[in-house]
Amino acid sequence: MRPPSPTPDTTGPVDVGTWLRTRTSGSADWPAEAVLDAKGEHRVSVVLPARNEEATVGEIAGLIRRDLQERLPLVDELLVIDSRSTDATARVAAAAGARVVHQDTVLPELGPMAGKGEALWKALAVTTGDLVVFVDADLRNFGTHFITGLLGPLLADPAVAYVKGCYERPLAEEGQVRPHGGGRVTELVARPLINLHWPALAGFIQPLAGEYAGRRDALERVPFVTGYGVELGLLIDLLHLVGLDGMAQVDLGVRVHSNQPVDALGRMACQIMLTAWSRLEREGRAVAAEPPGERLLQFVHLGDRREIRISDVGVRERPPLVTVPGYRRPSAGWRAR
Ligand SMILES: O=c1ccn([C@@H]2O[C@H](COP(=O)(O)OP(=O)(O)O[C@H]3O[C@H](CO)[C@@H](O)[C@H](O)[C@H]3O)[C@@H](O)[C@H]2O)c(=O)[nH]1
Ligand SMILES: O=C(O)[C@H](O)COP(=O)(O)O
Repeated sequence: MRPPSPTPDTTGPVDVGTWLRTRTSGSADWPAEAVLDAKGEHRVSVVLPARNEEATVGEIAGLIRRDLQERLPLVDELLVIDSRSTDATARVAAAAGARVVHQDTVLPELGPMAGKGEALWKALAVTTGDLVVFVDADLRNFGTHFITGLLGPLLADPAVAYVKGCYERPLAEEGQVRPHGGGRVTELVARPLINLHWPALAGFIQPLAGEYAGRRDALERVPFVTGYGVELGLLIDLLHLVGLDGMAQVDLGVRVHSNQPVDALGRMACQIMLTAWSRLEREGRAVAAEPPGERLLQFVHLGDRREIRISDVGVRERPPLVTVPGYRRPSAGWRAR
């Protein structure tokens, strides 16, 4: 996709319009063979975080293995990080050719934490690529253009350190699929927060996208929020580390995933708001008279009954991996100079 046309007047404190024009591309701009030609000495790791994704993880891992490992030697390492699955995720992923690592077995001396961000941080610790691609394991329409599209800008321009996917998002509700309307937390929570507090990031069409790629050199230098705040935390912290021009986005077409019920999205929204709050405090832009709460009381409909549910929505954080004594940085021998 090209930037929206006409490009809106985004001048203001930050010229998002220029960034949109110069740092947005589409997966069709990055054909697999051209991406392979540009790969050179780089080493590519693909990570699929998975908690109970037996229905989809096998097909995604199998396609990567067949098209980007056996047919084209683009992906050097394919890891499924098992995030405490209770179904057959690990077995299905291994059968499809992925290496499977359980998140709690990595750096066990630090003690376990829960959530998606924890899974990603542990995956970064056990992979070896200098370029790391993350893709959600619940995608129902995965294609290998997700991987090649995300790698394209990193391989084309050494100034780019982080690439985020964007796409159209259908929404499946009560058996009906609408072509747009997905990304409810994105539109109601994440993008408003970003626009209010980090307007430089307002050009990211899908700031919560689970599909992104980065240079290890950058990813290992930022903290990871353990739960669903991980994507917002990475975007803000990488903005400080590499600047807006060090970030890009690629249109990957359409993305279909399993839409969670709205009560689950409410819990996700709390984690994202707490992540935003933690960054505002760290940046010295907000001071809490008392820390925000970490409990969410919800009214959940069960048939004709309404039940109260209280959830812990607190977020924790892992430090930048480079600061962790047990982290063994992959050898620099294979790295592109
Ligand atoms: O504790 C967990 C929870 C989820 N996942 C995996 O993470 C991916 C995304 O999780 P999901 O629950 O499907 O999140 P979404 O509802 O899709 O949430 C969107 O918004 C989140 C908040 O930013 C992002 O983390 C997601 O990638 C993004 O798709 C899936 O492969 C999950 O199996 C884990 O590995 N561990
Ligand atoms: O990114 C989001 O906003 C959440 O994953 C919710 O997405 P959905 O509305 O498409 O289920």
